[in-house]
Amino acid sequence: MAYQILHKNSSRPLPESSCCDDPLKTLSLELVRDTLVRIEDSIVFALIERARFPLNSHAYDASYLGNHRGHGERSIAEVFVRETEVIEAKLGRYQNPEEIPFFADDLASPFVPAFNYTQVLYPAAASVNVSKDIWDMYFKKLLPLIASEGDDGDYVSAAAADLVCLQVLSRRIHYGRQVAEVKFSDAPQDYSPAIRAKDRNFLMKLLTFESVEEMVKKRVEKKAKVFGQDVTLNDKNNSTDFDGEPKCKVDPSVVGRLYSEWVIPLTKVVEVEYLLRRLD
Ligand SMILES: C=C(O[C@@H]1C=C(C(=O)O)C=C[C@H]1O)C(=O)O
Repeated sequence: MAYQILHKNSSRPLPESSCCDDPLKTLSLELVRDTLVRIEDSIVFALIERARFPLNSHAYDASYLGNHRGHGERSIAEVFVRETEVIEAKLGRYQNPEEIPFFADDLASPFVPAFNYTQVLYPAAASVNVSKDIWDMYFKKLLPLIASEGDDGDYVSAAAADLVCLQVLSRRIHYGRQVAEVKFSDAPQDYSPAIRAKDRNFLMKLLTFESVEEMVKKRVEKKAKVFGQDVTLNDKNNSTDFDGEPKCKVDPSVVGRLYSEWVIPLTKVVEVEYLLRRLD
């Protein structure tokens, strides 16, 4: 698995997993941004799916199941994520350098043949990991905003929907590593002095594009409005809220807030932490 230096200005689209050894398939800032735009769709659909279920707070209560196989008390949601990661690890999910588990401690080696993913990340920086922050943000801040109060007893479906949200949020936020790699290889002369000086604030300034962030926030709100509508053949039957706006399955302003308060800031933390290790 060769570490591949990235080249800008590639005109060929890259699959989300840059998984080929074709040297023409390389990353550029435009391509990594295209990937982030596509992941927005998955995030909005995942949130819409989770919003179908009420909060179902028993799924998040660590005492509800009692002691789990001698591991102490774990919630249904945590057991669901851990057990899924165990099987997905065995089947090779974490061979893909874009995938990071929430509970790496429990995982066995894959028993599938190794796939030769191209390593686009700088090895010493690839281990940047904010999974704990994503986990806390999702359960403590986001979930109460997207799920209505209530309990329909379907805890496993809610936990399954949570897992999809968590995995796609993690993929998006940790994609900050690929973004940072491209920014660094486009302008090492700009980034290297700040990396050597360990100047987090200056690195944050260098990698920030406020106009791009504004577009991202507006676009995800719009996606939540468009994807979250009921589609009927007769427009007159479409349900609307008090302002006459089409009713949405997940509140678009919550999706905008998710991005502005958590997704973009955490992506930028990943970028800074990656850059700080980029010359190790
Ligand atoms: C991801 C990037 O880096 C920063 C983070 C952004 C984001 O998380 O959407 C957007 C712009 C930048 O301020 C980027 O430049 O595209």
